[in-house]
Amino acid sequence: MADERLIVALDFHEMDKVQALVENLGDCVSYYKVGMELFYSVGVEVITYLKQQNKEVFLDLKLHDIPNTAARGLCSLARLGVSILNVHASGSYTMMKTAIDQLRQETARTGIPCPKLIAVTVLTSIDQTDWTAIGQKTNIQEQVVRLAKLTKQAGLDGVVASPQEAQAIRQACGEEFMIVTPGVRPSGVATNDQSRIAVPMQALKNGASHLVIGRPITAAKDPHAAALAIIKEMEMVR
Ligand SMILES: O=C(O)c1cc(=O)[nH]c(=O)n1[C@@H]1O[C@H](COP(=O)(O)O)[C@@H](O)[C@H]1O
Repeated sequence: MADERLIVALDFHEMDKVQALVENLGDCVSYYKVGMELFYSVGVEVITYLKQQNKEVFLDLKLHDIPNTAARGLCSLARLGVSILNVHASGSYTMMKTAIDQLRQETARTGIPCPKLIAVTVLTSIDQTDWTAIGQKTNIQEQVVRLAKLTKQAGLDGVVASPQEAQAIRQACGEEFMIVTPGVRPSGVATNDQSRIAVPMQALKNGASHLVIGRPITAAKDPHAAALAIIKEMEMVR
């Protein structure tokens, strides 16, 4: 049966690949993430399809713009009836506050359920070398925790961060805060372009509320078996 803490990233650009994977995974996955590649290729059709299959959807478009533009963009996306939307926390406290306030007002006005809004802290692909090269002086974890606190102050539901920072975020932001961690790799599986990673069990022990996992499942020879093995590991931490 599905573990509602697992979100499978559908990073494809063809609808038939999505359908084949969702059919293959069946009841063992209840939550999917639709990102830029899929949404820019297929559009709203994929959201409609996943909802028809009774799946929850995290629409990951990582908005990063001036407050009004980001907020209005999110209000448009909320009409799709997805469960989670996201922005970049580095877009500022003001952007996040404007976004969540307008999203709540607009969904209350129209009667659409308000999606959870979470903020990306520091991308899990970024390592210390990338971090220094863009002029950052703090260490990555300090910056992640700083952005997580700002996200909470702005009134959002949680953050996206690496499993390596989950424990520090949990301590700083409390039990109710969503901590969604990509950068999860079962032992022995290719890391690809991810840098700050952990195995599923460690991510949960560190305090992650949800794990976003793509290629370890979608690129596996047997995606169903790969998902089941991950779920089995996850079930050891409750
Ligand atoms: O917002 C995200 O979902 C995200 C943030 C982040 O910091 N790192 C990250 O990998 N992601 C997404 O999580 C997914 C990870 O996929 P895999 O690396 O294939 O497991 C991709 O769809 C990324 O776009």
